[in-house]
Amino acid sequence: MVAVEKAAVLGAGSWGTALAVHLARNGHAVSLWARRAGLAETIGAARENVQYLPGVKLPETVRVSTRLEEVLAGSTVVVFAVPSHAFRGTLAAALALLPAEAVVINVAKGLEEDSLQRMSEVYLQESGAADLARYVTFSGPSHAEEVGRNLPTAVVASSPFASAAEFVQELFMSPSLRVYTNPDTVGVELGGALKNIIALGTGIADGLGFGDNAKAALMTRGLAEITRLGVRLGANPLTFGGLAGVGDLIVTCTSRHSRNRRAGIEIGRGRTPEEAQAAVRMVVEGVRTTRAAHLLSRIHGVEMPITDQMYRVLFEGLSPAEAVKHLMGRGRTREIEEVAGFDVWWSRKRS
Ligand SMILES: NC(=O)C1=CN([C@@H]2O[C@H](COP(=O)(O)OP(=O)(O)OC[C@H]3O[C@@H](n4cnc5c(N)ncnc54)[C@H](OP(=O)(O)O)[C@@H]3O)[C@@H](O)[C@H]2O)C=CC1
Ligand SMILES: O=C(CO)COP(=O)(O)O
Repeated sequence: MVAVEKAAVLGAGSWGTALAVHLARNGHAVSLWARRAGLAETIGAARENVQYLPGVKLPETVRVSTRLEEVLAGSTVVVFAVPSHAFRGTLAAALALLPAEAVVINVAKGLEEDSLQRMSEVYLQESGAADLARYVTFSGPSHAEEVGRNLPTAVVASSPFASAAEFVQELFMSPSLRVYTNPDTVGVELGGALKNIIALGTGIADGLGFGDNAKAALMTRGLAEITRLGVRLGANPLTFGGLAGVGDLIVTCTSRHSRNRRAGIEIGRGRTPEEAQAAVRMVVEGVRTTRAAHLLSRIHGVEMPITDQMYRVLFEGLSPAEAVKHLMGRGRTREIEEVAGFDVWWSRKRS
């Protein structure tokens, strides 16, 4: 195990709390930052985050505070566990207090709505760092509710710098959490962000009373459009067949824990997107990411039919039933447009 003097976790929501508990179980001294005094106090008193992660006790080695300078002092590892729309602001507040040698780990899965940037791009812009040598993306199929209960989970630590990825792999590795490394940060970030759009869609399908066939179709065709955009933005297509791609897509589209899927179910049942988000009471990352991905697809000329319909449902008032009609009524197409030489292959078969 890596000898870590002190790990800071910024964001005391469900994922931040689960990761703080996990790091403490791994033997590290952890400081958990909550932005609200009320939340910090109740977690500290109950030794449990009843609002965001009920039923998981915090080890004594986890300290909870609202004081950023206290949480960050002496930290060698800083885990950012706030929603993606809060990453830039939280990073900006933390930068002056970050110990020079600290490794920054980001677990947020989203795209910034205005800049359309991935979280590593936000980090580079905001910090002025020349590269990602001290920045690692932590992603993959990992619901906080299960990690908090030590249920077997496999994730990815991604950095273009092997030493940074391997450091984080070692830091989190445990008998119940298996960590793989992956150098394709673009693919890992996009897989984690874009699967939330599809999970909103499978939730809608559930809310409409559709069956498993619809869910499988959305997940498979969703992966196709995620991969299309990902490759256009420089990702390795193989990453989307891994934990941060199809792995996270499966868990988010099918799990009862998924906030995105749960919001989709509410929309499918007739609630507005605003009502659905309020009902979930935790961050539904896929909503902002749908807007960003929709714009990216337009800018880069990448066809993303499911994302298009999700955009219209979330932001233009289209009914889920109409969106289904549009998707099912699209013109005929081939499954794998990208396969070169399709026609040659067919004519060989026919002759
Ligand atoms: N939950 C999970 O299982 C997983 C989540 N993730 C990702 O982790 C990130 C965090 O998600 P999760 O923990 O689920 O979210 P939650 O909704 O459970 O918690 C969000 C936390 O972030 C805080 N927060 C919200 N807005 C701001 C802000 N503007 N500035 C500072 N803090 C803020 C909230 O504080 P307050 O309570 O005061 O509102 C709360 O503590 C997301 O990107 C998500 O996709 C990744 C893997 C698994
Ligand atoms: O990313 C996640 C699990 O890997 C969490 O997804 P939700 O935000 O939909 O709960």
